[in-house]
Amino acid sequence: MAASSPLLTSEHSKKTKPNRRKRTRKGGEAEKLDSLKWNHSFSAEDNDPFAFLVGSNELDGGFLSLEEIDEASYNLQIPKPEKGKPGKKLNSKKRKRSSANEEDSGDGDGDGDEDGSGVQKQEEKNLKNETGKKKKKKKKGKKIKTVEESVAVSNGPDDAEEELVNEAEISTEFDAWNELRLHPLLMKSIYRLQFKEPTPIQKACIPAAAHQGKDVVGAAETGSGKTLAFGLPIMQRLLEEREKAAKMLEDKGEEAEKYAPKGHLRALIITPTRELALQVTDHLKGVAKGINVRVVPIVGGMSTEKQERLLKARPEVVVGTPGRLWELMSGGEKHLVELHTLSFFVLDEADRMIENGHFRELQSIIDMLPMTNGSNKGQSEQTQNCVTVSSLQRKKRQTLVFSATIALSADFRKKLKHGSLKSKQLVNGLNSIETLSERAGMRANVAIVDLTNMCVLANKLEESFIECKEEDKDAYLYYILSVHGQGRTIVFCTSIAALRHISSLLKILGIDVWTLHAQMQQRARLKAIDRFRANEHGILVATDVAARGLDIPGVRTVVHYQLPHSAEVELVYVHRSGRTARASADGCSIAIISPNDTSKFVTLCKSFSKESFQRFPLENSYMPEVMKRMSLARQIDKIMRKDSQEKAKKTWFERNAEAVELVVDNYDSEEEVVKNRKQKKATSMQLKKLQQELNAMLSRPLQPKTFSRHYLAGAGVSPLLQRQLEEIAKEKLPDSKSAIENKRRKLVVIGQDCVEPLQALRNAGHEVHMDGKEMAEKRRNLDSLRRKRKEEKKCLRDQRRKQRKKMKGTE
Ligand SMILES: Nc1ncnc2c1ncn2[C@@H]1O[C@H](COP(=O)(O)OP(=O)(O)OP(=O)(O)O)[C@@H](O)[C@H]1O
Repeated sequence: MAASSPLLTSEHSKKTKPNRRKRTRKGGEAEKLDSLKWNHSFSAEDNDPFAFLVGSNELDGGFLSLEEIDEASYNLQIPKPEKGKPGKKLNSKKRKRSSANEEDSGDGDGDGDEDGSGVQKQEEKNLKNETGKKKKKKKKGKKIKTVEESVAVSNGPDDAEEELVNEAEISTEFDAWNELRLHPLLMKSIYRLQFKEPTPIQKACIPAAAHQGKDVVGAAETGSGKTLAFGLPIMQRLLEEREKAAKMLEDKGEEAEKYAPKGHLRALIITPTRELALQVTDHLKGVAKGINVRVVPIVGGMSTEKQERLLKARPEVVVGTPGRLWELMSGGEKHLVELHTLSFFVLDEADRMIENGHFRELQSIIDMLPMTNGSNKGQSEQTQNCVTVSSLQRKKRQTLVFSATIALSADFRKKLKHGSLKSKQLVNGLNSIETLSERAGMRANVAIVDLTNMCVLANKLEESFIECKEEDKDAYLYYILSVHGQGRTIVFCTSIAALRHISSLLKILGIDVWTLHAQMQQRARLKAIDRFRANEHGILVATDVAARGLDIPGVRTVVHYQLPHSAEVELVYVHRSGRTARASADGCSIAIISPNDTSKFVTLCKSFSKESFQRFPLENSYMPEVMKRMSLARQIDKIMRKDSQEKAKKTWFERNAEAVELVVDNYDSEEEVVKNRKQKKATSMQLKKLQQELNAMLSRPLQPKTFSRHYLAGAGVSPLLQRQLEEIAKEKLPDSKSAIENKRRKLVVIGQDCVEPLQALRNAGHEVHMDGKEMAEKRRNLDSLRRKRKEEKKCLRDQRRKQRKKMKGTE
């Protein structure tokens, strides 16, 4: 579902060049974290048998980065391991440890380069940790100073002072997490991510999944932190099991390393889209940093060989899309088919998985899962790999099902509560969340955490709409983006054709947009997201492939250029709108509604508890200029489209002949050739003229034609000018006694460079709402008007027919 950090970062390149300053910072932060309250009962160094794994190298344990999957496309190089160069200073005990790791992290068949590198770096890290510990002991008396210094280093000299945090403050700031009893290493990650308190869904799910070992069906609004609601229990259980196993084996007097988990697949997380899988991976890696849990994405559109290589490192957690996962599983990929040690099966955006029945592969994957009722006990015990810590510690597999929009039937809830579900029921197809969960082996007494009863949309989301004619949608979209183009914006289209149409127009109008749809190559899809993420005021025009889960901080506005298809209008609308106002931030959604959309919009109005949407405040004086520009852009687009269509029409032979300068016989008459040439020339002249005209318009800021009574608009209005204009306006407006009237008369100044849509909505002194009834009324009127026109036309046609007949008769 989510990740706060970019999908693709330059992290990889940093990794290849270790940087001293960064290391110093890490050391300082570690000290600060060790001193926190939650660490009193635990010292990673003293008690954790896996402490030697903490802070492992970049290519091992949770650090296999996304870039490595497709590093070639980003000109990145995976650092190759220096084989045969073990750390010189390793003592015999450490060597033993590292050889155990080597066994864990791959089969060493030469293909698993990453594994080798991981072991090598692991050894070096162990040594560093060891020396680090000694140094720390020496520095004991200076602890607080070191904390402050480290924070200063980590944030740069400029804001160092502001960032100085004292110990007591830190520990109380994160107190809200205490009741969840998470492992201290996880708390360190949470501190690093600066998540001050758990979100409600995390608060509700973590105890059930992490401590009670329950299956969970979790539903909560978009952007509410569901990824960690299932991610933290996974990490918690893995850490707990490791510790218990090590302790148990120590008691028996055996070496913990010998029994350390052999890198089995422990958690399989399935998401409906590739981007989401990569994002969830990234998010979990953020938490897994420092705890040596490897998280790997397995998604379509990327090299299968590379993914197989990643799996050779035997990651504990795999996040994938059903298609590629099944491709590898059905091909017998060892790590993915040995599922006897699987402790977590997670379905993220579960309701999406069952849509349109296009997740046949999911069904096959689910059928591969061992039964949870113990019927496969014998089989798993025979497996040699099971005779490890994991078999000793193994609990039953937990199934976690999450989404913002899970609609559970009352009957299903009852069945879940009373435990009357049968695993692997013979149901044809996975056509409901119920059958999906049953089939996945969801056990009795599942914890249902449904926080969507109150409101399925984010609390701080402001919803609005613009009503216009179908043919004016482009112009209103351009208006929003040019007058209020502040912050990141995602424009949603239902069809790829519409996406192409508007992105082409916007580009002609000089607005940079990135596009994202399912027909794009995966590499291009990721690049689009990456660039959108990198641009503070970026615009992404996307189909619903981006509707679910995409977590890009700073998305301020979501525009519904087309509403989703009728059958799923509410569901998709919720997910689309959920790309903004995430994690307690605010944001706004704008639906552009034409008469064709009215019935869908009425459905939306009826469905959500908010009875009405706010009408987006438009400054109509901008519209003449907007329309002019749009008209020019359309003409240019039409010419360019025609041209490219003509080019595409050329036969393969013609194109290739042209490339090698071969003269092709032309059967057109000379006259036709001349005419074509003339036409081409005229078209190109026309195109040039249109472009010049448009460029001249675009070279000056969009100007309103007149000043409105309610809005003053202009380019780049400064706060000072805004105040002055407001003063003038106040003088002009007569005093009014009623507060409502005053509010209505409030003058809003729209500056082209300074008002983002949410602000414009809030500034709009008067809220004009259109509720369902009003819309329905309008639709009825429109329908009757259409009917009338149709009848009139029919009458006219009949009349003409009669007349013609008459005429014929008289002839
Ligand atoms: N406890 C927390 N405190 C603050 N921020 C958090 C916390 N937990 C998660 N986040 C952040 O909140 C954002 C949204 O989280 P996430 O993507 O998991 O939401 P979601 O509920 O899965 O959304 P969606 O339903 O759209 O997929 C992420 O950027 C994540 O880093």
